[in-house]
Amino acid sequence: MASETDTTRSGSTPNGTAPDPPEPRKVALITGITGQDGSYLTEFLLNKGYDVHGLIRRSSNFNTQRINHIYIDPHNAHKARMKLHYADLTDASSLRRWIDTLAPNEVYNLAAQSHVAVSFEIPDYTADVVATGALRLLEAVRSHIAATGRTDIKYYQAGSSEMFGATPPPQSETTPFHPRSPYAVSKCAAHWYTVNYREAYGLFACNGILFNHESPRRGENFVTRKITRAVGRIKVGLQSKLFLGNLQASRDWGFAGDYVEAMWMMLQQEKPDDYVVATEESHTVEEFLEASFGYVGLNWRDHVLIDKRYLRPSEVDNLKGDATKAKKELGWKPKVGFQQLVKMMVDEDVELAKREKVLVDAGYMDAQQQP
Ligand SMILES: C[C@H]1O[C@H](OP(=O)(O)OP(=O)(O)OC[C@H]2O[C@@H](n3cnc4c(=O)[nH]c(N)nc43)[C@H](O)[C@@H]2O)[C@@H](O)[C@@H](O)C1=O
Repeated sequence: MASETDTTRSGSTPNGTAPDPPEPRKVALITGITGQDGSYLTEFLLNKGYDVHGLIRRSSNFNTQRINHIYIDPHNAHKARMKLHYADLTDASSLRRWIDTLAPNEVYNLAAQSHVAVSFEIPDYTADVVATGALRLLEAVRSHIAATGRTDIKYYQAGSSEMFGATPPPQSETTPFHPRSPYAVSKCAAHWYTVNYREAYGLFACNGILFNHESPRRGENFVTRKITRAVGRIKVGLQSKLFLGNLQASRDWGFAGDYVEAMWMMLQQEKPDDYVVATEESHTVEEFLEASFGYVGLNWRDHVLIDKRYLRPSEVDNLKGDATKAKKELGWKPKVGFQQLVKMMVDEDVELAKREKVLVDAGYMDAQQQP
């Protein structure tokens, strides 16, 4: 087996010529690295040979669970290719400092207050992080370019199908936005800031308009994960009821692991542009319930109760993307379909519930009604 020094040894090749110097590794900077998409994107970019830097917010609790399995102590300088730094989208000086210090080739702005219902409770904060935060990061990139003259830096903005809101499906890049929440309005602002920086300053900046994308790493208060967590816990006897809001809302649900590839593909194009990323299939929350409870032999009607507190002041009824442009220009297509996604999430959450049950039975944990 080759030792570490073998791979870094310099010298001549068997035919006596000097070897080409190794290509410097590309550097990516990710905001929102601790989130679902941040964790999948980090794995993807590390596999592609990038050095990955993530900006994390200070919190009294550690919030790095989704990337702990990738983390290597930075004292192990040869092996640690993901590094974390404190910064915040509400702190422009921290953004500029890390862009200057790290000189990334690709900047992925994935950070957000991303919960639509919560954005009605904290609209001001949501706008500050989602809309003005994107502006601060774009401005940090622009001023860094102005100061250094660099031309090799690209920006990705995480847009959302929520921007289409009340506009009926199918939704494509040319569909008018009609946002229905403070979150969605803020995402529209971030979208247009990105377009404006592209047009005004020639920045290589792309908007990925991603439809809902889920995984076993999805936050537990988004509807798909809330359901699959409940399925697992009901199956092992830790929970009996699940309280939900509007079951008739329809979403185009894909797998987050597939969608991060599309983000990267956008930044590898000749010209910056905006792309819809979607499966082009839409299912209601009720259909998700049927599929996930049915998969483990349960009837959702025996367990689900409607709680009005989960209804939103204004709802987005129907999202179904038209991803023709991404398929044609990026060569992207989703690999995981709806049924496979449901099974993947339920399988993981049944296993998680079994582990929880061991702790509950041993008296180390309370069987809470619902996560
Ligand atoms: C693309 C977009 O995707 C996500 O936004 P979302 O579509 O609002 O996702 P969700 O899982 O919170 O809701 C989906 C639907 O499910 C309905 N629903 C019913 N009952 C419950 C319920 O109990 N909880 C929740 N959360 N939703 C419920 C709810 O009313 C809505 O119609 C975010 O990632 C966002 O950041 C983003 O950009």
